[in-house]
Amino acid sequence: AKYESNVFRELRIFLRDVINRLMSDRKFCCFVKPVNLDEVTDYLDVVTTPMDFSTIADKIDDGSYTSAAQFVADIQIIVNNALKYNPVSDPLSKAVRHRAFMLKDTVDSIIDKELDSDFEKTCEELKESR
Ligand SMILES: COC(=O)N1C[C@@H]2C[C@@H]3O[C@]2(Cc2nccnc23)C1
Repeated sequence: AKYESNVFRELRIFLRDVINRLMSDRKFCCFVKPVNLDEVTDYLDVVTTPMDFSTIADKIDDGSYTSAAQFVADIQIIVNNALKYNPVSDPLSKAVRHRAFMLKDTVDSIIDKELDSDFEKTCEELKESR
């Protein structure tokens, strides 16, 4: 009821702050929008679930996330997609892979430092009661 909506509102505010910081970090520019399927014509042959920061931002606003763990899972999809599509070989791929590893560690660090574990536990418990 009122309590639940306050908790999930708090979660949305936290997640918007995190995704906004990621979107404004130039090193993560390749993750901001969906990979352009007109330009990268074989992308969906390799990647089954495209994901990007703008899609995550929409999901925050839609109320799709009832825990930070679900948000982190979508970040992990971005990371896994980048590692899968961009083989180690060529320099451009190497750069995308490096940024994917940076994204993973950056988000894990933010969550560890800034997300209260009791708050996340409350979100998980409320999610079950939905
Ligand atoms: C998260 O970003 C990526 O996985 N990629 C892979 C694509 C291949 C290469 O770089 C990307 C975008 C792109 N667009 C046009 C032509 N070639 C490219 C970024």
